[in-house]
Amino acid sequence: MTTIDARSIRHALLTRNEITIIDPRDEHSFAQGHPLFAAQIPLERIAIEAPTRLPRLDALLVIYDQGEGLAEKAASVFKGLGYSDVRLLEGGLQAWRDAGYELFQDVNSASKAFGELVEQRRHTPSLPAQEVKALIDEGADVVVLDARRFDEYRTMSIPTGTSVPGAELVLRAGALAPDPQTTIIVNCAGRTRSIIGTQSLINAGLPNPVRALRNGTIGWTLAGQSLETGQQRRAPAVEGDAATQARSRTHEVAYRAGVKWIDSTDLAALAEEPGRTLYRFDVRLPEDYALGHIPGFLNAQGGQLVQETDHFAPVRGARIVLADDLGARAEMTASWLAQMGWEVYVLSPGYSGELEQGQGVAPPPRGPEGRYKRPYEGTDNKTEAMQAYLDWEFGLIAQLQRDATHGFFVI
Ligand SMILES: O=S(=O)([O-])[S-]
Repeated sequence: MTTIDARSIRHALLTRNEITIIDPRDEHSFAQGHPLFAAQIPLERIAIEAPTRLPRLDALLVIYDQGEGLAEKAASVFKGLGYSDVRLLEGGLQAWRDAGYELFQDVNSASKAFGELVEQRRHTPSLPAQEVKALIDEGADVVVLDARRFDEYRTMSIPTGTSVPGAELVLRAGALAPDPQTTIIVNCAGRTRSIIGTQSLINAGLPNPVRALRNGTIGWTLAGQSLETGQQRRAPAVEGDAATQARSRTHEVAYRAGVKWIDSTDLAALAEEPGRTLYRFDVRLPEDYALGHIPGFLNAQGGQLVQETDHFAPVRGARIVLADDLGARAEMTASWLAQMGWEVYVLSPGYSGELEQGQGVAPPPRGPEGRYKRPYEGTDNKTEAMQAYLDWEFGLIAQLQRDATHGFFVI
């Protein structure tokens, strides 16, 4: 089996050449330590997930394990599927460590580290859980917007909160806080999505005061405050003038981040280009996607695409094209991906071809086997696990600096 050494992998990351680093162990093992841009695809899921996550058969795939013998097996599966440039990391994960390179814990580490960098560079304003509770209790002029997926919000949420998944915030916040005096508080489970959501509204120039709920539902729980469960409040859909106004705000932000706009002809040309991976994502909510989407575009709601970029786009250095009939969601999502070092395009609204209906070709969800138990999910987490998770997040900025392959910038 062909091999590649740790230094050459690092070189590809630094020079932005396409490379995919695959960890075929289970998610729990992956979460104990992995290179920043590694993507976890467990051995038994390769055949199911590879066609959507790794669309180019001649892309360079590097596989490693920790001596369990999984990497060789995974390489054979990829070869059997038709992937032609499959290599093993010489010496496995230990060689990465021995070279003095960083290992990151948890999952979606690159996105979470990026969120920390955004907060540090932009001084994203936040309020502690006790202060937010006091504001709610005294009936102050505040709205709480939950930037997570709707199913996460339904599981547990901040009292009075309304579900507005991340990429919908700029579009829909105005409908929930039409008075510019109203303070908007953005929450998630921990830190990343509230930082990105808060900073999205600030970057877009919303006139309201905007604050993140510091440390999300974890911070709320650690403060001894109770969460609601089973809530169904969703922000209303937005169209017409409000959508146009949102787009004028996001267009400027995306431009500043270096996003490019293309039409269908440009898109066809990009898709034809040999030797480059092209991801196409429709960033709207799953229910909007199902009603009609452009053929070839997979659904990745924008907030989650920024949050779980390693899942949706494991090929580091690939190109990404985003679609959204109203534009604002794609542009805000693209602005973040560009800052995370991706070559990202927005398909200009106005597509006039046939649309497809349904959920597209997404792989069926994974089962519970080998799953890493996230300390920010569900209602049964231990205090120490939640605090340890927050402490880990605070350390990510120093890790990014030591690793130095990220190529992130913050506008
Ligand atoms: O974005 S998050 O902190 O809820 S994982």
